[in-house]
Amino acid sequence: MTVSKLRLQDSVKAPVCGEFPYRSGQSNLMSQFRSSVPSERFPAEKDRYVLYVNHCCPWCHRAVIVHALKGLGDHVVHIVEVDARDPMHGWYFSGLRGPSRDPIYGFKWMKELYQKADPQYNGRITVPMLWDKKTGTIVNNESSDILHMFIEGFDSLLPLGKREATKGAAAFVPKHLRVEIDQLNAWIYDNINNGVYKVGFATTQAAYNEHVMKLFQAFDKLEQHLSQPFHQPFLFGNYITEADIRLYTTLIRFDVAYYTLFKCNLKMIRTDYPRLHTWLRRLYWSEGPETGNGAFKRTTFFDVIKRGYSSMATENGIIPIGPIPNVMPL
Ligand SMILES: N[C@@H](CCC(=O)N[C@@H](CS)C(=O)NCC(=O)O)C(=O)O
Repeated sequence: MTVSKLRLQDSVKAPVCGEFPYRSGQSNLMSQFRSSVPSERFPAEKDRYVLYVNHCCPWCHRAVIVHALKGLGDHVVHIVEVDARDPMHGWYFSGLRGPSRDPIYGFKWMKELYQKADPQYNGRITVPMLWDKKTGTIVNNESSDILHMFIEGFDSLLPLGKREATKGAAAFVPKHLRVEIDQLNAWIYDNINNGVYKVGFATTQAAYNEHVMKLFQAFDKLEQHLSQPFHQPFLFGNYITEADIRLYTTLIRFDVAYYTLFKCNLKMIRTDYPRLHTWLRRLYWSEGPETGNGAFKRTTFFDVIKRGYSSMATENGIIPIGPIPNVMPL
C-alpha cells in the first residue's frame, strides 16, 4: 500500500485502533516489518510462527478469519491474544482473556517484542503482528500482508483441498476476479474500513460531515452492488472472497460500535440496508463448510469489541447497552 493512499487530512487525529493518519512529510511512518512467508529468510514451516492479536481490532480480525477458514490453527500458526492496552505503554498481556505473559519469552509488554526485533524501534506498537520463533523477530505487522500470506503463503503445509491454487472458483481471490476484487478492496478500505475511523476521529465538524457522508454513500453503493447479477449471496457470487472478509470486519462492528461510539449514526445496517444486512447475517450465522463451519461467528467477540471501542471513544468507560441483539437472527 502506498503512503499517498493512507494520507489523511490534518482534521482527523491519530486513533489508537485504526489506520494511522499519515500527514504530509511523515512518509517514514510506514511499517519497517514487511517480510513474507514463504521467503528465503522465512520459509513456511509448522509451529514456527505466532500471530499476536487483539479481538477488538478489525485489522486483526481479517487475518484471524482467514486463519480459521484455512485451518491454520492446527499447528501451523499459533494465535496469541494480547488483551489489554495501557494509554502510556500500549498493548500488554493482562491474563484476563489471553495469557498473563507472552508465552514465548515471558514478556509483559508487546513493546518488548518489538524491541527484541529491533532495539532501536520507535514506531507504533501495533497488532496484528506475525512473529518468527526461530529467528526471534517480527515477520510483518501489516494486516493486508498477513491476510495474503494466510491465503496462500502456508499452502504447502495444507491438504490439497485447502490450497488457494486448487480451489478454482472457490478461491478467496479467483484469477478471473483478481482485478475486480483488488479494486473493490481498495475502495472498501478507503471509504469503509478506514472510513469509520475518519468519522470517529474527526476533529472538526467539516471533516466529520465530509467523511460521514462518504461512508453512507459507500454503503448505498454496496447495497446496490448486492442487487446485481452474480453479486449474491456474497459480493462476487456463490463463494466468499477476500472482499467479503475485509468488509465483514467493519460491518459486524458497525451497529454495535461505530454507529454509537464513532457517531456514524445516519443509518443502521439492520434497519436501513436490507441486502447488506442479509449478507452480514449469513456470514455470521452460517455454520456450513463455506464459512469454515462458523468461522465468522467464532472469531467475533462482541464483549471485547464493545469494551474496546467504549474505552477509545469515551472518558468514563461506560459501555452502551444496545443495540440488542448484537446481530439479528437470519
Ligand atoms: N496498518 C495496520 C494498522 C493496525 C492497527 O492500527 N492496529 C491497532 C489496533 S486496531 C493498534 O495496534 N494500535 C495501537 C497503537 O497505535 O498504539 C494494519 O492494518 O495492520
